[in-house]
Amino acid sequence: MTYSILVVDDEESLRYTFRCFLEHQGYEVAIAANYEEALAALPAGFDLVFADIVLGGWTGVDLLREARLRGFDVPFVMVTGYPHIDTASEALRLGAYDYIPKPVKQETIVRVARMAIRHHLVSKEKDQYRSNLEAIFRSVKDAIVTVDRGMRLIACNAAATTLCGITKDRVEAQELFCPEDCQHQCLKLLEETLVKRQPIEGQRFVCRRQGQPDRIIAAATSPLLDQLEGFDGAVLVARDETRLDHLERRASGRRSHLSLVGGSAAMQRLYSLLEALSEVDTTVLITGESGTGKELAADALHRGGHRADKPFVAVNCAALPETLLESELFGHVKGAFTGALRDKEGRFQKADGGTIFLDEIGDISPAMQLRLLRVLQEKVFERVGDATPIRVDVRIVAATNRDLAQLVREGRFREDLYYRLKVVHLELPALRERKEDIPLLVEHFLGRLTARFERNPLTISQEALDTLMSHPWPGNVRELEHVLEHAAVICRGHVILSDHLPADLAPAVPASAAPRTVRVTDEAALIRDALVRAGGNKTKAAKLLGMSRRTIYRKLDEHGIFGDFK
Ligand SMILES: Nc1ncnc2c1ncn2[C@@H]1O[C@H](COP(=O)(O)OP(=O)(O)OP(=O)(O)O)[C@@H](O)[C@H]1O
Repeated sequence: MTYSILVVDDEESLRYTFRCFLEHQGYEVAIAANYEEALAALPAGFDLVFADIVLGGWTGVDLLREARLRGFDVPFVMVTGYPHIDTASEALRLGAYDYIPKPVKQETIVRVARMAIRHHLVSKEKDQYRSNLEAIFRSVKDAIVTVDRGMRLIACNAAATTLCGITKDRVEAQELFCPEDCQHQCLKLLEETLVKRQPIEGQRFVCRRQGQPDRIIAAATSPLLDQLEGFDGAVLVARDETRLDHLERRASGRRSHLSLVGGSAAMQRLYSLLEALSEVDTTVLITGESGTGKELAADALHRGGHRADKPFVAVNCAALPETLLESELFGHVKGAFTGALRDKEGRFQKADGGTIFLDEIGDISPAMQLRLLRVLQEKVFERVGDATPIRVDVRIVAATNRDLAQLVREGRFREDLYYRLKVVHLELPALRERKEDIPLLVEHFLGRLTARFERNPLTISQEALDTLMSHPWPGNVRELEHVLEHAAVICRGHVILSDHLPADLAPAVPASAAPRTVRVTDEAALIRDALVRAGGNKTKAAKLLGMSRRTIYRKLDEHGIFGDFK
């Protein structure tokens, strides 16, 4: 390939010398006698410019500056006499490749021309390579974050902003990579890589960032190597595998659905129903004992459907007195009552476009029942102290641990509202009815506790697990969660033992000692106890046990429990 060179000099003899030496080496040479001619020639495109520092009223540095301003990316070599050596070094600062002193020598001209052209080609190639890399960095869907040896952010791509919430200004400020609101798994991987200077291959974990849905993340880290200094930091590549995880679990009998954990048949049925109901706007009534996960189920309905990116607003209807509940739900205008100092938006308005979860619906007053009925029928309400109707698009999910049908029979709950609410009814199973889920729930909660207390992974001994398996769990999953938290606080090592469990949990009989007998005996004892507490009334006992009437009759039969029970 032939390279072309522009020689700019106001001395004809020098122009001639350059031309001879360079043409002899196979370069194409163009000549300019002054600043203006040089500027006029530049658009033809050259691989190198030799410019004299002194060019009539102008200088070679002026030419370089103007060439850069006009966007000509061509290397410059300045030619200078001794008195102008300072100007030459200024030219270097402006980006000139080199300068050669007068009188010029053939071998210097030829050597500098060859090196300047080669250097320019290599750096262009590097720029191209870098911009390709940057384009890839920007466009990949995986989050990429680099940190220096002190864990300060060096760079991140757009996907990292979305996935990890790392903003550009944090990178510019070289902040520490410390996502306070997630559970630090990424942080740990990076720290390990910085310490061991070894890559860590794909780890999967749940990422919990405040105000964000939980995500399943697959992450890997590698040391960053700098050619000059060697080890220079670490890079994290993280991928959102929530959907993949979801599909995998679905294909293999699911162990969880969004925040709900459990692989039992009852939970599989629940997951399928939740998925089917997520896509429609039907009002859903969720019942089940306290702590069975009614709020999590409502949340799953919301997050699994098209309203997921809109608000999910939960209201505990039993927590507020009637007047406050009314203004909380529907809002009020300034002066509507003493203390109403300004207008207030109600929860229904806050939930517009999303879902409102009305917990403990069985506890609301008759007046509130009537108002709610109207919202359900017409999707319209008025703020307290204002007659203007407000229309909202809100999906209503209600929950109760009370027997609403019984309340209707007793005249304490409006029948029309009951039927409006229970367009679809989801009954959450009590934990004692799905004890096979206990090991999975234990694993889930221990994982969360490990992350929360930032300690090494906790496990549980078989004996302690047996104890948990034989407990009747009147407080359901919430009780199990609290028991494990208690145990995690007391346990100093990595393994939770029976001794770490609260004293009021039933002592276990080792699983190896005829587990069937253990389970059956436990259940029979439980039923007898409930019957005694219910004064022999089977319906009441069934209620105490969280069983249906049909179930208790079947179980009485199975265990051969007869006697003076109604
Ligand atoms: N299937 C589950 N998987 C994981 N955690 C669960 C599950 N069910 C319940 N929990 C946990 O148990 C606790 C109680 O759950 P939640 O508040 O949803 O129950 P609830 O039925 O609405 O209770 P309440 O009737 O007392 O309001 C929460 O901390 C929740 O995270």
